[in-house]
Amino acid sequence: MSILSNKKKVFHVALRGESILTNPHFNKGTAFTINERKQFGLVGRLPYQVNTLDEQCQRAYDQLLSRDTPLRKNSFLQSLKEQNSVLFYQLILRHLKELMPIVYTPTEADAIANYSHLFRRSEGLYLTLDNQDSMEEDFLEQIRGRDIDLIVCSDAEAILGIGDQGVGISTAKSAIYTLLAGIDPMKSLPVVLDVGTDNETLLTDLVYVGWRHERVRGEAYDQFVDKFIQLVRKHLPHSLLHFEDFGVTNAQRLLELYRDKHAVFNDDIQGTGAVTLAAVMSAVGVTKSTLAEQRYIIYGAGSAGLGIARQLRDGIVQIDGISVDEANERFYLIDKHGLIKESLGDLIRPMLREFVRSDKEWEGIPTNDKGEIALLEVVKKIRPTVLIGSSTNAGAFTEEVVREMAKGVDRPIILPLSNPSRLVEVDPAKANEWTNGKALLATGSPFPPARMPTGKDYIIAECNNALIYPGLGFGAVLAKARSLSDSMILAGAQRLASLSPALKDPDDALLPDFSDAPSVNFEIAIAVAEKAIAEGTSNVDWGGEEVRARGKEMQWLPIYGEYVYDENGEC
Ligand SMILES: NC(=O)c1ccc[n+]([C@@H]2O[C@H](COP(=O)([O-])OP(=O)(O)OC[C@H]3O[C@@H](n4cnc5c(N)ncnc54)[C@H](O)[C@@H]3O)[C@@H](O)[C@H]2O)c1
Ligand SMILES: O=C(O)C[C@H](O)C(=O)O
Ligand SMILES: [Mn+2]
Repeated sequence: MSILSNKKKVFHVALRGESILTNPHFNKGTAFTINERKQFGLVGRLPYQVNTLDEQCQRAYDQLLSRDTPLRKNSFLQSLKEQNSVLFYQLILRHLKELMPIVYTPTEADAIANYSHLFRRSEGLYLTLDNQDSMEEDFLEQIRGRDIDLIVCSDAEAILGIGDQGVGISTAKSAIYTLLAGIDPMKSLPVVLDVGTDNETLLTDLVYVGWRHERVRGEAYDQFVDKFIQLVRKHLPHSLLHFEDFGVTNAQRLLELYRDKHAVFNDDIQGTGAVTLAAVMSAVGVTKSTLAEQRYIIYGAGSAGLGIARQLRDGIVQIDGISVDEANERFYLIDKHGLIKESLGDLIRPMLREFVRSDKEWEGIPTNDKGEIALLEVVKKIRPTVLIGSSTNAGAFTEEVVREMAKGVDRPIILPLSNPSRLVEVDPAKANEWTNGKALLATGSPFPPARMPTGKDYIIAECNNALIYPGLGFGAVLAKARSLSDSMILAGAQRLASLSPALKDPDDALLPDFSDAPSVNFEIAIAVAEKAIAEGTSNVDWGGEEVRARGKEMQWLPIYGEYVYDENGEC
């Protein structure tokens, strides 16, 4: 158990003086007690007053408020994390709703785009293709003495909707695991897989910190990623490996390649699919219909779009008991080349095969000069009840599209999920206005409530995978699961849907509020661990009531323990 766990009251620490003050996992700053100051050689290194964590939070919060832009606030918090991780997590938890958009979407997108300019201190493991000869040594050096449960890795090719960023994202996603699920920060490892970048702005930026090289693809890329995954399997066989923001040509492929070999999870595919299923379950609860009764348009058929289509389809099959083929019939996927239909031929990625529409069905429908069928035409013909955006194409759900959709259904379910906020397919306030308050809405990034014709506010649920992935991962780690199976993910999504405010009040949000994200993710984790135990993929010899108690016990919370100097202790 790590030094930071509040479950252990007294910690034996081997660090002294400067080295304890400069280690964010051990540092307490002015909260070191008089007794600790004497033992650790800190009396002369700290000002006289001993502060409580409350007082430290107040001071840090005041300092934060003096930063005038979200990006400056993000930088401040990043520095705080590098100084004192208990204080960092405690401060954010106290102001979760206010600070999530600073450490996560949308501000995180700006922080990543400016990574090299804002860079102060390294964090996690940087594996660069150019240095792959020493990969095992570098890997072992970084995890030395640590019992890692969770690894978050990214090659940064498709960061949110802002594309190829060279380095960045794993640390932000990893911090959310700690914040919202209680994964011990000492037990998680953010990894950058730097295979170069095709982003010209970065390549010509003098202060770019990544590998200045075109993005390596093909066999060399596969070998590099494989080398990393084999190291994870060899040295951390019981860990969960989370993939984030890989490009569309690699995301699904890597997931398929490794899912039988290690506990792997792709957040953009599976996490997004799961949170979206929960939102749609909640919406069909409001309209008193079923998942199977809907007609779905998924606009943007990349990693997220495919994950959403598959998860919704699997949800229909499991929950409503119809066949896979019948369920597939309910989906219309649209990508850069318009509706995904047979005649697109090689332009259709193999993974999308099961959702391809026949040309015959679309005979006589207007196309552009390339024979492509646009969103509006699809809306007119199929009269969708659910419209989901995962395209990065800001504003694609135009007034005409939304009004057309509203002609065919009383309560249109519209989920523009692209991040960050500026890439949203439709501003939810506009969708609300154009449908006279009838639309059931959720977005990927936070948006303010929309004013209903009645004068009441309609809360826009945040349908972001962070509402579910920390719980999915924590549940898998808790149950020591050999894999994060589809049924475990479905169990998590169903638990999330059951917590939806709209279940109790149809005018309320489709998903729980992010201020409740820690308790919501805990419930998801319990459902996931219970499922793993029930289906025999777990490696624990307990179950039933004990799952919840074990979950509580495993959770790391940002509270200081008492330190005793011990030269054989932890460091
Ligand atoms: N809310 C969430 O939890 C969540 C989760 C994952 C991704 N996302 C967001 O979804 C978006 C896509 O992410 P991704 O990982 O799937 O990226 P991706 O690159 O894998 O997919 C984007 C897809 O959109 C298509 N596209 C681009 N322009 C289009 C257009 N004009 N019309 C139709 N399709 C178009 C692309 O061809 C591609 O297939 C991003 O903005 C991302 O932030 C949100
Ligand atoms: O990072 C997020 O906010 C969600 C998602 O994983 C994304 O790629 O947009
Ligand atoms: Mn992502």
